[in-house]
Amino acid sequence: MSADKDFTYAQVAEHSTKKDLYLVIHDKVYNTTAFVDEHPGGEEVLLDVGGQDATEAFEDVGHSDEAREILEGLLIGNLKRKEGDPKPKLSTTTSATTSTNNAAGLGIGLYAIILIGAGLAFGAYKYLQTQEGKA
Ligand code: HEM
Repeated sequence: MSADKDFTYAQVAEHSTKKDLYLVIHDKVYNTTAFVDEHPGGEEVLLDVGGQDATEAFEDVGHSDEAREILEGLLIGNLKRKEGDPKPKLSTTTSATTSTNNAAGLGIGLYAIILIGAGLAFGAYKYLQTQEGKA
């Protein structure tokens, strides 16, 4: 079986039944039709992600090296991503971006508080100076 064929996401999506099941994991295309009955995690989970990007589902389980070897044997080609296709799914990247954004937001908030505090302190200092002049 040749493993250097290119598939578009739409082509992979056509193979989503138990009798004809392709999966995308890390932008590689796997034909899992023969394996679906043997999967220790059950056929249901494979059918759920049939014809789709299963990278996140596969990695979340923390599959063994043996599982990755089986995967190599099912390889049929590479995914050719086109404009508008779903992005590669990896939970770690998304959560990292979110926390960076939060940190940046907090940074600006803190900066504003420091500026306002400095302004108030300066105002109080000036006010006290004028009071001293009067005395
Ligand atoms: C073609 C892709 C896949 C292959 C070759 C594969 C292979 C395996 C193998 C060999 C095991 C036994 C434990 C291990 O060696 O890690 C396993 C367990 C498991 N797999 Fe997969 N798997 C695939 C895709 C998936 C996907 C997409 C899911 C989605 C959630 C999934 C869910 C599970 C679960 C939950 C178990 C644990 C079963 C248990 O311990 O009772 N697998 N898989």
